[in-house]
Amino acid sequence: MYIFGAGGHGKAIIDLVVSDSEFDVDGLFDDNENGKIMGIPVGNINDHQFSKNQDFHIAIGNNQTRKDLSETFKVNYPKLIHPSSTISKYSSIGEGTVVMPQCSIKAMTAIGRHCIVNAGAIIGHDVTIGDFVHVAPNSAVAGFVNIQEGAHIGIGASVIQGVTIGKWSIIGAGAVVIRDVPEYSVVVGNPGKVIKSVMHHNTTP
Ligand SMILES: CC(=O)SCCNC(=O)CCNC(=O)[C@H](O)C(C)(C)COP(=O)(O)OP(=O)(O)OC[C@H]1O[C@@H](n2cnc3c(N)ncnc32)[C@H](O)[C@@H]1OP(=O)(O)O
Repeated sequence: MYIFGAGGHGKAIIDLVVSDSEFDVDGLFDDNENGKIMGIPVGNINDHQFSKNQDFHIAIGNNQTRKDLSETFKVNYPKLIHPSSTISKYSSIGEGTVVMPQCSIKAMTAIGRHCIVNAGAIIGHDVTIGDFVHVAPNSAVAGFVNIQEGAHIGIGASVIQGVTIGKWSIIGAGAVVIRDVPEYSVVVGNPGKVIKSVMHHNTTP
């Protein structure tokens, strides 16, 4: 498999792919890095001959960048699921999504494309998660929650049952979300409150 992104998240993905998946890393691409990362040479995306049936993973934490790359490079994006995670057989996970170690995804939950379910995240039953969402490590999402496209659920945050989180919103580290969150909002604290708006293209938390 080829990997886009040799930054922090890229390193975690290399580790997952090499240590705990059916794939090997055949190539690594990053515009901002060169040399070798974890013994793998970093190449330039523009030098690669793409074919539709090659397997890729977009290993970049920025939700908008994952969206942009997935729309530019129409290749095969298998999902990656760490074997230590517990995934209900009554759930669904979209292409290009990664489930990192020790997550739990419960029944009737649907997760979109190119999402990151990061280490230790708990996602309850009947949850809907749109494309390009990042659920950061150790966060907890209760039942019947709806997380719309491109949202970021911060590290250690909790979201109570039935809440909707609008598209491209950012939930701060450790926040407790007890009310619906409008789209493009930044929420922090317990109880979570909107402190500002975020631009669509500016989603790095
Ligand atoms: C494996 C990995 O590494 S995955 C990555 C995991 N990381 C995350 O999930 C990070 C989530 N990001 C955050 O929590 C960030 O602090 C954000 C996005 C909420 C805010 O970041 P910024 O837009 O840079 O805001 P800034 O740092 O200027 O803070 C604005 C105000 O909110 C407060 N604030 C920021 N974050 C939080 C938080 N998590 N909880 C409570 N208050 C917060 C600040 O103290 C500041 O308050 P003040 O105006 O009274 O001084």
